Amino acid sequence: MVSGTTAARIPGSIVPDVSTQETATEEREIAAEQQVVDRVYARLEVLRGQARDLEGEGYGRAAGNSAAGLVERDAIVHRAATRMRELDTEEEGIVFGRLDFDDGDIYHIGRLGVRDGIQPLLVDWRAPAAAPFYRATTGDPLGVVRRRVIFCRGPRVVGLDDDVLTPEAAGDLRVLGEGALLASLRRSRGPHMRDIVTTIQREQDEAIRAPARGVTLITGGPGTGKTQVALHRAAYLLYTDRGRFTGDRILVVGPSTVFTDYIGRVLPSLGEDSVHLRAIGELFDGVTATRRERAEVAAVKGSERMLGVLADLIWQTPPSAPRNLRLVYAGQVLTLDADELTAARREIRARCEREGTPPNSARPTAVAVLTERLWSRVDGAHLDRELFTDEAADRPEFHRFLHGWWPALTPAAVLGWLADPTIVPDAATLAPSYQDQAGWAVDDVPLLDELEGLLGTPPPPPRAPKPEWQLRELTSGPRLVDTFVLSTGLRDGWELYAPGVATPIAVAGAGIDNDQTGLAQRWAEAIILREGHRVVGWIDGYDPHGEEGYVPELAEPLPVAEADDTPVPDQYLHVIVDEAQDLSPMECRMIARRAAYASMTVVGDLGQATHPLAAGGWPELVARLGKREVRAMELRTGYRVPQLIADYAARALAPGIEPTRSYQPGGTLTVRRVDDVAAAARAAIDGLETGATVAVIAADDTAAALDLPAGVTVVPASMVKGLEFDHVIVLEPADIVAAEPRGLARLYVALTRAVAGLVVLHRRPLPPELIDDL
Ligand SMILES: Nc1ncnc2c1ncn2[C@@H]1O[C@H](COP(=O)(O)OP(=O)(O)OP(=O)(O)O)[C@@H](O)[C@H]1O
Repeated sequence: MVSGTTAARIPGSIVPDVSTQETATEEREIAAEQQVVDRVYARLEVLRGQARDLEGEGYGRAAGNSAAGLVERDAIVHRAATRMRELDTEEEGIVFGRLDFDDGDIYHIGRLGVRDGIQPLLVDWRAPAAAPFYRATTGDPLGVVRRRVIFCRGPRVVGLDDDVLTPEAAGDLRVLGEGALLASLRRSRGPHMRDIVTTIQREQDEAIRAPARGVTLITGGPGTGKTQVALHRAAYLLYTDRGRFTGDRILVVGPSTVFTDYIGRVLPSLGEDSVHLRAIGELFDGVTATRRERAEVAAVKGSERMLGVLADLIWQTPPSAPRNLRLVYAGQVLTLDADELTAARREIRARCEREGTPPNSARPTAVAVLTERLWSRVDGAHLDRELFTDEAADRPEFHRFLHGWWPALTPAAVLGWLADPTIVPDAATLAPSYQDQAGWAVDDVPLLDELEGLLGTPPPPPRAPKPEWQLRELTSGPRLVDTFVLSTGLRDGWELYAPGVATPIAVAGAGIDNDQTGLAQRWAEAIILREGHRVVGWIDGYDPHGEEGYVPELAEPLPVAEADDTPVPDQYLHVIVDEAQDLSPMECRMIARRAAYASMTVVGDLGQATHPLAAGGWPELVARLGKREVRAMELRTGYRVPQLIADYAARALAPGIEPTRSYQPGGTLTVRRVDDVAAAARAAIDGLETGATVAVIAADDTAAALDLPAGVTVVPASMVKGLEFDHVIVLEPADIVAAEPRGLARLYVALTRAVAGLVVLHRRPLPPELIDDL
């Protein structure tokens, strides 16, 4: 790094010993930047005032209570609220950067864009014009001669840090804005993750600004900023296509509620609050699951074999169902006993499965089968069969029976049957996990979600019906389309799909660039004409992989139904999955249902995979998510764990995975054999500086029983994924390893959580992988 004459004067930054003259220059520069910041604040005040006035005007429109006035009011108030939200970004560091170009242009970069009339005062960090702030290097300056980071405390400029990018400047830049980056990395971690908008690094910026289309895979070791990139990417996508993505159309999925709570402030601090942030255990409406099953049970519940179990379960007799049906008709007592009812149920299931009717829509079939069987009992040469059927089905006793024997089923009720040996005699591994437990486990959530689709329309209380695309077939992945679709893929370029055909009927290859939509449409029109249809226009739609495409409007509509491209209310258009390496096949299916028509960002690190059914590689995982092509990006530099700790943790890293090179300076590492680990942990905590975040990480069973001072966070090893603390104390690594089949990977995760200091305390021998010549 080359520090310019205006080196930062902020605590923790590298500050060269500057002369008096340099100090005077710096003060002048700070004063100049202060003027810019003042103008931005003043302008923001004006804009906020205008938004408030607009809101007032909106309410005024409804004064006469006319329908038109009310509609207008809502529109104006909504517009005003949107504007207010846009202006309501984090106050600290609204202006944080400046770019000086070789042609004399100067831009100030900030958390949001601010104009004064037509003149830009501040460029939003996500605008294309701001990209050089994160990408320019001495080798590739992109026209930039100086990049400046501006440090503010509230509205006051307190320091500057310059990178000079002229050819005369010596050396190449290792990182962008080194002083600012170091200052940020050295800051003590709080209970919540902070955004990194000032110090995003080049490779991170490339991942953040990757196109929305298709699947973007972002990999990297612990602390390389994957989560940060994922969140900043959500903010970037909103900025680039607000109309499309606003209103909860982006879903971010994290591994646990502790994690989503930890990262929950990043997007609001970037001025974005319209992203759905959910832990895996919260994806099914009405359930918040936090408990994770032990590996043996997780391996059963997460497996696709559960599909067969569930498909069977939904047709079982409910535990509270009456054992026989008795009806008196025309003086005759008609009965169906338990065996006959079992046979009737089998027949109902067979008929429904043939017709694709789910259990919750199967009552009419149940009535038909039962009345047929009752009729066969009637001595009825003189009776009318149709009349019998109508009358029998109308009897209160028949209604009562049906209510208990074929009730409307909820996913929760049906999943609970797994604990009932009279219903599922061979599900012995699962039964204990449904008995005496406090609520659902995270591993149950995909099963509940699957059941909702299998059971069909849920019973009252009435809910909005699930859109058809969520009730799709049991397998995720490519579907047949009902119409022609023109879509572009990363590898093969433009492709044309035809109704009912799983693979493209034509591929344009290198002949037509990805961005030549008009040309591609003319190409497709010619092929569709050969198929006997004339195209009169194009509308937006989706290809069989759920990615955006163009659907032709045909002169003569196709004999099959055209794809319904009207947006359904809860359809996500982009799904970001963090810690994706750990998704079980069933979790993938749950996410795939939500991403059926969405582009995706998949984020993870195979070295941290701990789920017993974790995919062996990224292509397998992406296929489980029902997607195909991937734009892969790798983050190579770590910003959390100091090198000293990273090297130690790498001993627990699975072979074949490259350890991360760390940029975090300093760090301390202590590994100690002790007689009493809890007492040693208490002593280690006593010695730490106040204000720092500290976590004690232990195997789940040990963590539950630990007696530590109030205020110390004890994190079970299974919950620590994605989190970080200034100081981490890992207890009894051998217990963490022994607790599960992928215990060593779990230990690797635990060892890579510390920003400043790692203490490892053990009484039992260390796992052999950790023993070295330390
Ligand atoms: N460019 C950056 N500037 C400042 N801090 C950064 C930068 N990139 C990452 N960090 C910090 O490094 C830490 C690790 O980031 P993050 O949690 O996103 O990494 P990760 O790759 O998701 O880690 P893990 O795989 O362990 O969950 C965070 O404190 C984050 O703020």
